[in-house]
Amino acid sequence: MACTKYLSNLLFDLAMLKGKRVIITGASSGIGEQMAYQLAKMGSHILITARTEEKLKKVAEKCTELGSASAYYIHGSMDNMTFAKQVVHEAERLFGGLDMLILNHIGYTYFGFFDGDVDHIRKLLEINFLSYATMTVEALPMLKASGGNIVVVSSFAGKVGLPLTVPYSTTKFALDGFFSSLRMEFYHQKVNVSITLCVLSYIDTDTALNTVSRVIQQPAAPKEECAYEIIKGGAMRQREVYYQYEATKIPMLMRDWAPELLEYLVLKNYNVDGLSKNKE
Ligand SMILES: NC(=O)C1=CN([C@@H]2O[C@H](COP(=O)(O)OP(=O)(O)OC[C@H]3O[C@@H](n4cnc5c(N)ncnc54)[C@H](OP(=O)(O)O)[C@@H]3O)[C@@H](O)[C@H]2O)C=CC1
Ligand SMILES: C[C@H](CCC(=O)NCCS(=O)(=O)O)[C@H]1CC[C@H]2[C@@H]3C(=O)C[C@@H]4C[C@H](O)CC[C@]4(C)[C@H]3CC[C@]12C
Repeated sequence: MACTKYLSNLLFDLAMLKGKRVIITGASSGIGEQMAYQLAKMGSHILITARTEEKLKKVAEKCTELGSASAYYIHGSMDNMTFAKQVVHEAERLFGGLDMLILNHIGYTYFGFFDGDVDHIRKLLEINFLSYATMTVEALPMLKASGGNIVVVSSFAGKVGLPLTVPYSTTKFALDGFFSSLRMEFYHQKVNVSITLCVLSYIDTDTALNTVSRVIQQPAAPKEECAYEIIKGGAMRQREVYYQYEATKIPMLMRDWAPELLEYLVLKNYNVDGLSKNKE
């Protein structure tokens, strides 16, 4: 693993992102915000989106200070597919094309035992999954023209069934189905657009820490490094990124060969006595 990381660090050149035209969704906070800063430092053109305009404005201003070639924002909710398309059209209007589409936003969900609310799953699927598919379809002509990259931010919870995240896990598994199948079709059809699915472990964003720290005792990985690894994986056209590697790839190897052992190890991480009723 150390060897693979060393090699990819050697081959990855920050200049690869200079002047590239990038959309980042869910960039008003957390990992998305950090990706915006990293891309700004690399000299990319950036269009960020989320619902909260004031936060986006601040992030875009900081991107300009950090050296982005340009930084724009557009606010709206990804439960609205018209808005999802509008973001892509805005990139076309502003940049005249697109090199990288980073799909990262997620809608609010509860962290707790599944409460039987199927309507919540449907709403979350719209935000966490259908908007990703919609933006991809809309951006594909521009990405084909540039030979660009689609980067999909997923989770360990999108590869392995975990407790307390039933609706969320459902949406993340859907991403794997859609994008891994689409990647295979791209190979067949010789479409020169890479798809990078990012499988993340516990990351120290405010949302994650506030939601799970009373239940999950294991330490969270740094969002800055996570953001860097995602961008690097996308630029290097890797099919998947595992971050942190030890907390995701190793358990993944267990998933099919020793599922009961993995279930045992996963359950040990959870202190369900720390659960609060945190559904909106
Ligand atoms: N942090 C972690 O431990 C892990 C995170 N991940 C993944 O990483 C990604 C980022 O997570 P993280 O940084 O922690 O999350 P944050 O909560 O920090 O960021 C979520 C972003 O999505 C935006 N957002 C929320 N609701 C909507 C909506 N309805 N429409 C459009 N945008 C919305 C938020 O902005 P606003 O509220 O202004 O709309 C914000 O910018 C996600 O895909 C997540 O699944 C994966 C594994 C672990
Ligand atoms: C803590 C989870 C992973 C723990 C685990 O079981 N690891 C492997 C087993 S072993 O190493 O012992 O073999 C975290 C993995 C994904 C996280 C969740 C996530 O994907 C983001 C969510 C969205 C929101 O921001 C709130 C937090 C999350 C529910 C987050 C919580 C922690 C994980 C479940």
